[in-house]
Amino acid sequence: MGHEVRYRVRGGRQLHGTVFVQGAKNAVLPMIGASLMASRGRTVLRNVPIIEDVRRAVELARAVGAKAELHETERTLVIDASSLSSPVLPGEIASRFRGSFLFVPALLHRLGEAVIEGVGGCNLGSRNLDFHYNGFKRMGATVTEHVADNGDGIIHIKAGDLRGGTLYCDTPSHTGTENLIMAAALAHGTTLIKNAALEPEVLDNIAILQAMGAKISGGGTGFITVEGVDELTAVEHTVMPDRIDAGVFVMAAAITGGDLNLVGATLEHLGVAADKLEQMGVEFHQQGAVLQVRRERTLRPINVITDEYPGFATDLQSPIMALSCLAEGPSYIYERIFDGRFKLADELGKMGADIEVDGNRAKVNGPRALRGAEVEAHDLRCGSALVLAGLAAEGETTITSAYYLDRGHAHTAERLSQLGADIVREAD
Ligand SMILES: CC(=O)N[C@H]1[C@@H](OP(=O)(O)OP(=O)(O)OC[C@H]2O[C@@H](n3ccc(=O)[nH]c3=O)[C@H](O)[C@@H]2O)O[C@H](CO)[C@@H](O)[C@@H]1O
Ligand SMILES: C=C(OP(=O)(O)O)C(=O)O
Repeated sequence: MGHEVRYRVRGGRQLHGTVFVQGAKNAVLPMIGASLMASRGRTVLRNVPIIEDVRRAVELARAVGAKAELHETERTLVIDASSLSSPVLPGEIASRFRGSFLFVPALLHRLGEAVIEGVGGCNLGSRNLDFHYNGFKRMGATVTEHVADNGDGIIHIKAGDLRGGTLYCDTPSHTGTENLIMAAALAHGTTLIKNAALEPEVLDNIAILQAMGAKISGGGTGFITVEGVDELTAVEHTVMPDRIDAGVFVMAAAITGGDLNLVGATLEHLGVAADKLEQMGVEFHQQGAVLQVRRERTLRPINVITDEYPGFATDLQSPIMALSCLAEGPSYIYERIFDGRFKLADELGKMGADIEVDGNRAKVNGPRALRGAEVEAHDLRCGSALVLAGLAAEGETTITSAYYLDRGHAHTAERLSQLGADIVREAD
C-alpha cells in the first residue's frame, strides 16, 4: 500500500462557495484501456482526475509497454501505445484497482493474450468477472487459471482471432459492458451485447471509441451492436464530470446546511439520487453546467434502494447513510448491487450513529448527534461518507486507511477547505 494516509476533520462548519467537480474515475479508467487499442499516434485525455487509481493505471500502462505521461497540473494524460511489449498485468499494480481489468481487450487484440496476476478494487463482497470471461470465450478466447508459486491465482486469456457473436450480461455490469464493447470493436464481424449497462460513463467510453473509429450503436438502450473494424486511431477526448464526486459535494452542502455551486455537475446524471436528496430537503437549481445546491430545512428520513443507472447509484449509498444519520426519523437502505457494502455502519456507530444492519438492508435511526472519533475507511465510498460525517460531527474525526478515499476523489482536503471546512490530509 505504500504510506498510511489519514484525514483529520473538525466538524461544525457550514460549507459555502464554488467547487469544481473532477473528471470521472469510472470514465477515465476504461478510456485508458481504450487508448491502448490505438496502434498509432498519441491519445490525449483531458479533465483527468488526479486520483490514485489514475496513477496506478499510468503505472500499469507503462508496465505493458506504453508511454504514458500524466501532466497533473493540466489534468491531461498523453498515451502512446504504438509499441506494447508485455501481456502481463503485474499483481503489485493490477491488484490495487478494479480498472486494471479494463486493459484486457487491448492486450488481447494487440498481443494475442493477457496474463492477469490480480484484479483489485474496493472489497465490497463478491465481485465476479464471469460475464467478462464468458463474453471473451464466446468470441473465441480461451481462459485458464493456474496458481503461482506464491499461491496467487493467475488468469491467462488467449485470444487467437476474436470474432463477433451474441453476448450478454446476466445483470448490466458496468465494466463488463465496457470490456465486451472494447473486445468487439476490433473483432471480426458483428457483435450484439444484450442487457448492456446504461451508465453515463459507459456512454462516454462509447463516444471516445467512436471517435477512434469504432462502429458502435445502441448505447443507452441495453442492446449494443458493434461492427468490428481493422484499426483504431488515437484521439483527443475530454473526460465527463464525475457524478459520484458531484453527489458527495451535494451531500456536503446538505449535511452542513450550506449552499454550493458545483461546476460541471449535471442533475440528470444523479438519476434517482437527485429525487431522494430532494425528498430529504435538498434544493437544486441547474444553471447550465453549474448545479446550485442548498439545504435550509431539517433533513427528512429516506428510503433508498440501490440499482443500476438511472437507479440510485451504489457508490452514493455510503454517503447517504452518513447523511441520513441526521434525518428526523428512521431511514431504510437496501443495497442490491454489492453483498458486502455496510462496513461503514460500525464506523458511524463509533461516532454516535444508531444503524441496524440485517444482510443487505440497513435501518438508520435518526436523528443522532455525531461526535468526532477515530474511524477507518474500509473502502473508497466508506471514506467519503466518513468525511461527510466528520463535517457534521462535534470535535475531531480522524479517518485512517484513507488511501481508499484518494483512489477516487482528487484534492479532497483542498477543495473542502476552500468551501470553509476544517480538514487536513496527512501521509507518512
Ligand atoms: C471501475 C468501475 O467502473 N467501477 C464501478 C463499476 O464496478 P464493476 O464494473 O466492477 O461493477 P459491476 O457492474 O460489474 O458489478 C455489479 C454486480 O454484478 C456482479 N457481476 C459483475 C460482473 C460479472 O462478471 N459478474 C457478476 O456477477 C458483481 O458481483 C456485482 O454484484 O460499477 C459499480 C456498480 O455501479 C460501481 O460501484 C463501481 O464504482
Ligand atoms: C467500487 C468502486 O470502485 P472500484 O470498482 O474501482 O473498486 C467505487 O468507485 O466506489
